[in-house]
Amino acid sequence: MAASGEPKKKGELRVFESLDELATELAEYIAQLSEISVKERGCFTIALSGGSLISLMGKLCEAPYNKTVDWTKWYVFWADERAVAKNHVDSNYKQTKDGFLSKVSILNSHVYSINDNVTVEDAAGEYEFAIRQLVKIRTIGVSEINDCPKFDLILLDLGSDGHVASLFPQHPALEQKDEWVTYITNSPKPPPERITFTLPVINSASNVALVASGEDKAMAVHHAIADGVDASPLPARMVQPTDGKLVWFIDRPAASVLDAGNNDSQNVE
Ligand SMILES: O=C(O)[C@H](O)[C@@H](O)[C@H](O)[C@H](O)COP(=O)(O)O
Repeated sequence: MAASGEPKKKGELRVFESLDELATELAEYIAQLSEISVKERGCFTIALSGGSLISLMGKLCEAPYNKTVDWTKWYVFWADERAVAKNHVDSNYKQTKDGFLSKVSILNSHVYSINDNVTVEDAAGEYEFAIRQLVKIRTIGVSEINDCPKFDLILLDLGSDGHVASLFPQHPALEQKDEWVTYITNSPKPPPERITFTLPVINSASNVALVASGEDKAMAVHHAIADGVDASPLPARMVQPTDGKLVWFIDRPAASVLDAGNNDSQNVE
């Protein structure tokens, strides 16, 4: 994690002229990572978020990916979830099921949704326990640096206040270093109760993709990426994979403040 004043590893920036182009490239990127992981490890572990992300993943349900991706090797998790019933309109699981899972042939037993029948605290504990079991048998890889789970891909969607997953600016959950999965009860974005991966888990992934679309994300993109910004507590800026690769998928409106500041918005490492 870059402290204030330290150079920030920006990751690779991919800026697209249209949302359609962004969605096409995102699908290609996910499909390629899936192929590599299945070849190397025999499976692909992916953690999703809520927001506009799932609709942007729609292209994966279409040709050629619906036929070429080895869906039976996918293991699906959530980097964050709202503590509501699974059939509630606010549920990230429901959104993912309706918009993605119901359209591809991922095995039900490989879909790790969050228990909606217990308190948010217990749900977070159970989710971490389930991940620990999968790390033990190496379905999920393990970071050699800190023993954290090493997901093949964590997909995050940027909030307009700079939050990622359910890690919000100035929230104590940002400081959580001991747990892999934590919970909050006072989310500034409704609903208030949520569970979320902690930063050490996000930063231990092999690949992290951060997606930002729309003009309302432009300032957050700027604060997350631009040089000379003293915004290190901004959650998105704290996404700095230690031994993995970060790629930003940004549409032109979301890149507008970055562009205006003359930051190089083309493939910056
Ligand atoms: O459960 C959630 O609320 C999400 O995981 C959250 O992190 C979301 O991805 C961002 O808030 C962006 O959401 P929008 O794309 O809807 O702005």
